[in-house]
Amino acid sequence: RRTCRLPPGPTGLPLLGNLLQLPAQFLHFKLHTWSKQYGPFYTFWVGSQPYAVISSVEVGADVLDRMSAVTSHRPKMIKPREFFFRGTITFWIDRGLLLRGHRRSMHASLNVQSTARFNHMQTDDAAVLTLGLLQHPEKKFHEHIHRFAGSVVLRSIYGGEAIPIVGPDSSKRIEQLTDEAMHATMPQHSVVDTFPVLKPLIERVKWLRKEADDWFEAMKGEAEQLYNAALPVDAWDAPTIVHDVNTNMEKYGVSKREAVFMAVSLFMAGQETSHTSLRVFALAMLHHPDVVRAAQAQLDTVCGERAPTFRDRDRLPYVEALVKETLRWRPAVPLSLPHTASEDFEYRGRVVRKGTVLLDNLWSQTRDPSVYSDPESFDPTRFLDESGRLRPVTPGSHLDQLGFGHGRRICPGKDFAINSLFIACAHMLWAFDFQWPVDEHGKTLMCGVDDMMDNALVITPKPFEVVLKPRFEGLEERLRESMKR
Ligand code: HEM
Repeated sequence: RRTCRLPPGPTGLPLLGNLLQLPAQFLHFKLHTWSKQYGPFYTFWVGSQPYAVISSVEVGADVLDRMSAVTSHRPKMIKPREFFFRGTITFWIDRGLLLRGHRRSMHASLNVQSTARFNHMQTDDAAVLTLGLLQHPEKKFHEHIHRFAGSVVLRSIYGGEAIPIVGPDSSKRIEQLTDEAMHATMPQHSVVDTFPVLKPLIERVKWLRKEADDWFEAMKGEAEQLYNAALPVDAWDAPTIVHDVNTNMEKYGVSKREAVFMAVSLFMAGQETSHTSLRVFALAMLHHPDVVRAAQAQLDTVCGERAPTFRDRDRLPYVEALVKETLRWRPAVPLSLPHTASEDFEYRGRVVRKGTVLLDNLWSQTRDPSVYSDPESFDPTRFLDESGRLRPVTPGSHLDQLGFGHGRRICPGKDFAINSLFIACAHMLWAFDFQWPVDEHGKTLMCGVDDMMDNALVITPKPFEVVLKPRFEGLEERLRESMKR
């Protein structure tokens, strides 16, 4: 009776459910294939745990936006929740007072108006990125964009100078720890979530908890160190996120300890996602020279031989649309982060039980044919009208930002991330022509549009090289000039 009221889905085995049908990697592809058979809202089971998969824009908006009061918890998984994150890291906290405190502090600094205070810093870092690409060809392309992605997020939270492309990187340790936690807490690496009866034993035996205990202590130490060394403002007098939360703790309802973890959560969530989106951008540019030419034509008209700035943004709708298309074409987190129903709810005549994991399949939604025509093609003009202006987005919908999830858990860093991508992409397109490298036998070394790596939640194009040809004489001087503004 319980199962028949859930939306129908693939048949599984007794006890195991659909476990053996699930691939260890690229789960979003399998779920996308099932959605073609079972529709935009279906259920599968892993043991006794139901998962409801949301595969169309309409169901996403209905279930995760409109019903977000009951669809915004995170899964009850034991290993991440109780052994690793322990109620500290934003993305694994259930909806409630603590999450409200985290999200209030984040929203205050990162809402669309407030995040504009970081535009100078982001422009400066985009110039550092472009200079680095010019001066350090010995470094791989992905090292440059990875540096940029971490540097802007780190500077907005804690202040300080741009992370150098050669030299010490104060974010390295926290990045390693994020990577470790993401891999260790995936369901396939969690024995305790497969056999929950083991939990009391793990709690009692220290060496069984060692990996998680060591991780937590290291992460706490790093987070505190970064927080305590944070500067009040950046080089353009914009208050850092830590400064803002320090001065408004009471208003946001967070303690110092919570603020320390809130701040580090931003870095953990913001770096790899932004880096991946920049990789997707470069991959798309290498496969679509026509798009590069259209963007450069607009940049040349608006900026000429000086580097782009945020003041040019209104006159660069094609570049803006190109960023939106990058986020749609290959969403960095194609299954988003899992939501969970905190109460039973009814939808389209079906009952979804409290505790059901809700998988927000952004991969399927960003190729929903009722919204995006010819979804596999990379086409920035889908976001533009006939006169080349950005199409207005229906209020309340976020069809141009689907890659950032839904409802009360929607990515709090989305406007900051879009700004970072806009200024970095505008700089690279303005400064360089993009080409594939050629090996000593004259063979072009390409990366296919589907050559991806599964990095736990984030799906990234495999590393590839790019040959960047400067488009102007004296590019270096022009960039240095732009950094003085
Ligand atoms: C292109 C870059 C980015 C993408 C594609 C992205 C995507 C996402 C997605 C899909 C989620 C899950 C939303 C949900 O559960 O419905 C999320 C959550 C989150 N993101 Fe982002 N993000 C990006 C950049 C950033 C940046 C730069 C920051 C910080 C400055 C950030 C901070 C967060 C945080 C803290 C959460 C957890 C929110 C919560 O659990 O309530 N993200 N992001």
